[in-house]
Amino acid sequence: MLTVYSDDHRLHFGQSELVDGKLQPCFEMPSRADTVLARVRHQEIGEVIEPKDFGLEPILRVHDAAYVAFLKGAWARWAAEGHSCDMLPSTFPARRLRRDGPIPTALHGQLGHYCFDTEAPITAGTWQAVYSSAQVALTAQDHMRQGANTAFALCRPPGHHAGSDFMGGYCFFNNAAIVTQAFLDQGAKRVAILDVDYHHGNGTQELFYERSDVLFASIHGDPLVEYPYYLGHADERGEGEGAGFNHNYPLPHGTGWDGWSAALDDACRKIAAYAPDALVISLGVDTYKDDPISKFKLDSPDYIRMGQRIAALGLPTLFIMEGGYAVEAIGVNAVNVLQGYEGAA
Ligand SMILES: NCCCCCC(=O)NO
Ligand SMILES: [Zn+2]
Repeated sequence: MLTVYSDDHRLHFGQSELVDGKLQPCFEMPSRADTVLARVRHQEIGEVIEPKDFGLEPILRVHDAAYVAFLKGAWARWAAEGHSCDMLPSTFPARRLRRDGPIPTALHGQLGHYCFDTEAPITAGTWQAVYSSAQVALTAQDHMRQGANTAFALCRPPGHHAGSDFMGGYCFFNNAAIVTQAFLDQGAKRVAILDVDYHHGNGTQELFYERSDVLFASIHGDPLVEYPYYLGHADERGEGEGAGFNHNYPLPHGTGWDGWSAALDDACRKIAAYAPDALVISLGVDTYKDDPISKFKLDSPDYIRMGQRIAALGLPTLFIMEGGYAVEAIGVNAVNVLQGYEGAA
């Protein structure tokens, strides 16, 4: 299996994450990608290549142009105001404020407009890192356009919380959505996205919620008790054209393989019935029992089983790296999925 990776991810390393009222170093750190890359190489799963540059067009097929322009220019404006620390929002358009009113001209006003939480710090190198993360995903997708049946996009920063015009949850560009749209633009009639990250892929859901050419299935911590809290319930089934093409599997804290795999089996049945031309996996491994910010109980051998179950669908499958913060185990767990998929584990 080909892996696509860019060293540009190092350009993004937030220094400040607000956790329980205190600023601390970010869980979403460069060593995450380094550890996965080291495991990919150690297990010799296949060639590792750098991304090609497909430009902004495929990104703009998913993300709002004003949002992209804001992201691209944000740091220069922040630095021009004399700041050197991470750029973090503090005011958001909550209920009954004008969410679709005039976008503020002030930097802080725009930052709050384009964020849904304080968990997407913008730093000097963030633009380049998120741009390259999307190119990593697009290069893996292009490898499949050329005939490969699978590929691994070692994306960092992750993307599944990012919507058309908002960032949050460590995410800026929705890499899984960008490659899904690329498959469709290249002639695919239907694409399924299976999000196995511990957290609901609210951004991905939002992007395809009213469409029937993308089926979205997400297995995640119940939003009643888990981030992102405000989307991810089982009754969110899609709207309009998209009704019936969105499947959420919220699960309780403490869920282990038995409960988790029952949801996976049901999601796979729905994906099989949908008969997509391609399957995109939002591969977060923060479902791991020792993950510092999550509360499921999967163990490393379970990720092999996960890959095997996904392989049983017999679909062209593109793996996109999302979350996972137990850095000592992220490499084994992510590559276990890939090796389980390939039958090599
Ligand atoms: N308290 C913020 C939690 C952000 C979750 C990031 C993630 O792993 N999403 O999949
Ligand atoms: Zn996650």
